[in-house]
Amino acid sequence: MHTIILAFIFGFAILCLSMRRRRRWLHDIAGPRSGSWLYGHQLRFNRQNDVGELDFEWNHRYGNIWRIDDCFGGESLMVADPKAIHHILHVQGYGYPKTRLSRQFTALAFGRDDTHVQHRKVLAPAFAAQPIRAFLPIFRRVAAQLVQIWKDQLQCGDMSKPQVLSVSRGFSNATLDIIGETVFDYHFGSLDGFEERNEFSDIFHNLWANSNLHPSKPAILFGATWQFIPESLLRFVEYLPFRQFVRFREYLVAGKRAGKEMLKDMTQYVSEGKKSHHADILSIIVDANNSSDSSVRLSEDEVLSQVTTLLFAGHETTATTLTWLAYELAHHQADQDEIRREITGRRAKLPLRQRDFSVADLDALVFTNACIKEVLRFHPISPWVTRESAIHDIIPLSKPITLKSGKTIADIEIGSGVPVLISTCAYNRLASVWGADAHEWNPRRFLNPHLRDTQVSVGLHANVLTFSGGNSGCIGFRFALLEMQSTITELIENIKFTPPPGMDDIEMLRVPVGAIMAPMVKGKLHERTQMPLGVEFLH
Ligand code: HEM
Repeated sequence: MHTIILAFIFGFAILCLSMRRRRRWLHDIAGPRSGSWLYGHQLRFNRQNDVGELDFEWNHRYGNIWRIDDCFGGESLMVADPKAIHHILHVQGYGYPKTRLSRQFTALAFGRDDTHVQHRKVLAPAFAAQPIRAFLPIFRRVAAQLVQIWKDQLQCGDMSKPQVLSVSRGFSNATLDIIGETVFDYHFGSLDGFEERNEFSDIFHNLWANSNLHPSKPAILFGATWQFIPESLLRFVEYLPFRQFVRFREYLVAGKRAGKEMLKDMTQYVSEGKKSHHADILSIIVDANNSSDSSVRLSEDEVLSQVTTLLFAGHETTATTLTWLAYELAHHQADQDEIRREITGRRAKLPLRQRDFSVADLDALVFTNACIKEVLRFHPISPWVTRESAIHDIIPLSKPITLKSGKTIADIEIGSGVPVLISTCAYNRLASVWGADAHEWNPRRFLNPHLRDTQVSVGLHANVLTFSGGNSGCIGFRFALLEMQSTITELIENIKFTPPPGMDDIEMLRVPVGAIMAPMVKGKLHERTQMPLGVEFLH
């Protein structure tokens, strides 16, 4: 018993000393004070109801870089400054690895720092432009199925006017079916059984929201101690009875079970010395893995972890972005009409023997693509990028800041071990980068050929930060873009979105649930993810 108490006191002392050491670097940087040694800003931050409500306020008050309080008296650096973001993600890269907490689930596939390069190398061929193009027919087919399902649902009512549907569930099922088929040729059938229960869509439905909405105080404190727990022990965390781990465990078990079935067929094929005959991502990974040096080859369990991470990273992110796109188009009818005109014009130009849009056709839809860029900028599904300095470094700034001591500096010196929270939501709304109307929906900003002239390069697409950047940026961004182009064109050709009729006082929130944000109705958070919109058929 004495040993346990001594170990606890010793551990606690190390935690306090370590927090103190990190604080040294940030003590003179301006930022809000929480007044709580135990929770810092973490309670408020994790329980905010609308993404940006804190970041926008702090960014406005303290400039593009500021300090916030963490649990146990620790501090984090929050960054929205473009030059600093470029430096952290692109120049230093692994000098600022993901924190253990943020690697909670992607680490399953992308390993600890030392194995990330190897995992990424095996995955990269599957996410090059060419293999992604091959998925276009799948994207188009699933989008058409979604249109048909919504049509069937609305046929029970008056088809001559918009009727209310929660579009988020439809997008979620569609992207789940797409990810199943493209990642490992697995048919989840979530759209087939739209009205019925389906094991996979049930597991994924509200996975983030049920597990991470308004985390409990013990869960927040526990998360703050992860940086001090050895990696070897952290892998047992998923067995703990916290609600976030219970739900994620269910998903891991189901995802790996499905992946195992597919992998069995594939490895048998490959063991016969053949290249796999499928074009799905898992087959490409298996081929790439087999042709890599045996010393760096991934184990079967590591390959299966890739599958579960891809299901997880590539499903709700795209679904939620499409959900917000439908929302914005419902509230900006002129933009929706312009997209429709653009699609109709393009279709009229298709050669007789070409039955559907090609990738080039979709890329040529300039205004539609501007709307996709704008939704990524305006509603970043992953509002923060979490890192921790592993080096002693000088971070350059686009704009000098004034320290609490009154001194003005053009760069910040930090030591290793400082948590760095890159505020994607604040960067994506900087007036200095996007113009004076940065807090408004305006896809036309992306039609301005001079928009990029003075921008520092940070993001993977259109310089928005929503896919992050650098060596850990979203590997699936090309996949997500083509999937969104395919889906939105199919929908807007056939459907008109409007604000939900009879629900004038409804207010939508972007509620943070762990690493992503979910659309929920103000006052109805208990109903979890939803997006009620008016939907009307055009033909
Ligand atoms: C709109 C849709 C999407 C958004 C906004 C998005 C955003 C992100 C972000 C912010 C990261 C974290 C990067 C970091 O920590 O620096 C990430 C990582 C990742 N994403 Fe995406 N993503 C999307 C769609 C997809 C799709 C469709 C796939 C796969 C089919 C995918 C696969 C991944 C993977 C595997 C990682 C981990 C990369 C690594 O650790 O190296 N994502 N994504």
